[in-house]
Amino acid sequence: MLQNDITFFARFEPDILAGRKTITIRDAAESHFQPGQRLRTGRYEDNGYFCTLEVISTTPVALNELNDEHARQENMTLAELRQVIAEIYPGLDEFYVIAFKRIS
Ligand SMILES: CC(=O)Nc1ccn([C@@H]2O[C@H](CO)[C@@H](O)[C@H]2O)c(=O)n1
Repeated sequence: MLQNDITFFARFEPDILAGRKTITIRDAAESHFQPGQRLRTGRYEDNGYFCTLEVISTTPVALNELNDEHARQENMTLAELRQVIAEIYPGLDEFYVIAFKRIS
């Protein structure tokens, strides 16, 4: 079976499919994605494939640099985004913004 290149929590699948979520913010372990790369994209919970994304850019960002534009691209408020990141990555300060578009 073909492996996925990136996974998202299943609750974000509708926003990604609808184009409402156009970035993800990850730690160094997932900072290797390059512009133009096509990512088979699945759900974290069951690894089920749900779309293919093309990477636009991968950009380092510190926690205190997150702003309303990042939140808008996540379809969240900035307070919600900070909360989500604190839950997924407790104590971490250095992140990478992976911007993407859905191609299939
Ligand atoms: C295993 C693992 O780390 N999975 C992740 C990590 C992050 N994210 C989302 O990226 C944005 C910023 O972190 C938020 O929308 C997060 O929910 C995700 O869906 N799945």
